[in-house]
Amino acid sequence: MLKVARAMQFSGSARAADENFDYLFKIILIGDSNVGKTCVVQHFRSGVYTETQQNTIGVDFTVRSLEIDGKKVKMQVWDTAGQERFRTITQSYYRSAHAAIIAYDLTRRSTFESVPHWIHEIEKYGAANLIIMLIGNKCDLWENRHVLFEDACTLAEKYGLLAVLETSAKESRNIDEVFVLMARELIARNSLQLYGETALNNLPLDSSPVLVAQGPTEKTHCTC
Ligand SMILES: Nc1nc2c(ncn2[C@@H]2O[C@H](COP(=O)(O)OP(=O)(O)OP(=O)(O)O)[C@@H](O)[C@H]2O)c(=O)[nH]1
Ligand SMILES: [Mg+2]
Repeated sequence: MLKVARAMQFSGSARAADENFDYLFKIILIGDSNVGKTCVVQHFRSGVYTETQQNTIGVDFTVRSLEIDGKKVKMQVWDTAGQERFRTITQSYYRSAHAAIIAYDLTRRSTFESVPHWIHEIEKYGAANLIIMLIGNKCDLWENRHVLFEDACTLAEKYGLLAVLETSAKESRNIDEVFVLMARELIARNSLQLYGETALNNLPLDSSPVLVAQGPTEKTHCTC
């Protein structure tokens, strides 16, 4: 049953809490400071938006279970600090992630222009062929938009990203969709991988699953 757990690292307490699932995926959330990463994760976990946030220090950890096609999928989300001074800490978390979500603030062009830098970080510090999704947060502020959705799609195509979604933690737009889409893609790739448990059983405990299948690269459009 525990298809991915064998290939992931746990702290002792996380292991105890995560006994009951079919899949466990670790997602790293990165992007410039103040784009809303923590608000997105908090909304995903609790459905609540909290206006005032402290800047994240280092990395925060959240877990939520999803039910997808009758399977229990645990999503471990690592919410990283966007501030430059924490970069060496956050870089150490890329290695064991199964997928990455890069967030930008669609009202601040500079945060979108940083996206290639974040992709480069993933290429440098993450596992090969990590699934990457792009989210343009704060789409409730559409009147102050400085990044066109079309520009984000062009960038996503250029770098072979899974999808682009525009989100709003404040107005509950597309938050669950981001994680469900990512979970479905990870399940699809794992189902195609290495013909089942045998190969997974042979992986060392601290390595990430090897995802050998190329998945679809459909784009999901914002409903904003
Ligand atoms: N209008 C609007 N504001 C948002 C949204 N999401 C986050 N914010 C605001 O953006 C600011 C930054 O949010 P955080 O979630 O702390 O940003 P972060 O990306 O985690 O920042 P770091 O932890 O420094 O990397 C806060 O004032 C939030 O209230 C959103 O969807 N819409
Ligand atoms: Mg944060």
